[in-house]
Amino acid sequence: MTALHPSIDNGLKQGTGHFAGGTLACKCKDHQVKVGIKGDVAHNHACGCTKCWKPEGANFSVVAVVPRQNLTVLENGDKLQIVDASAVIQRHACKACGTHMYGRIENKNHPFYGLDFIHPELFQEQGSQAPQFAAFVSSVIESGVKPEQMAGIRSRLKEIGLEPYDCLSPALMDAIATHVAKAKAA
Ligand SMILES: N[C@@H](CCC(=O)N[C@@H](CS)C(=O)NCC(=O)O)C(=O)O
Ligand SMILES: [Zn+2]
Ligand SMILES: [Zn+2]
Repeated sequence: MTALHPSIDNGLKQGTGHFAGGTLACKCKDHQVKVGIKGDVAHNHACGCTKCWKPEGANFSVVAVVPRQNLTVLENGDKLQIVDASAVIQRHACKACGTHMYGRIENKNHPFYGLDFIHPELFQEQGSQAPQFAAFVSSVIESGVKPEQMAGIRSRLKEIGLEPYDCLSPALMDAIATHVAKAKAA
């Protein structure tokens, strides 16, 4: 069986529904970058795209959003650098260990402006929202998965309760299209 991600390979761990927030820590042994998050995450999902950070051996990233005002860099922020300044999501990664600590959208016209992207597995605390679906599933082929492995990957995702989509979930695609329609009408 192809590994998805260590936090979901043995099934989903449901959130408590009242996660108060916590601290994300990078993987350095010392001088860890720490990022504080107020409240729970939303839209947590597995992402198969090549741009989202994955831990060693994983084929999927697990990524969620929080309002940008709920995120504060607490310690060793001088170790952060932007991975690709030209990307829509500016991913701030630890220069020493490579862990992506948060992704931020600076384009005020983007449908998801105001939300930061984070990896809940980096929380030092338990109980945040579980993943809800799998996005950009076909994209794992771009990072080396064989097309023949896809049926197995999609059925395993379904088995653990993550519906596989090749872009975002219908709810999020609808939200994006609604934003675009309103922008065109204005
Ligand atoms: N097939 C592409 C898809 C990349 C993609 O569109 N990723 C989505 C999901 S994270 C996105 O919104 N990217 C914006 C960005 O990376 O800035 C890949 O795997 O690189
Ligand atoms: Zn680090
Ligand atoms: Zn992604």
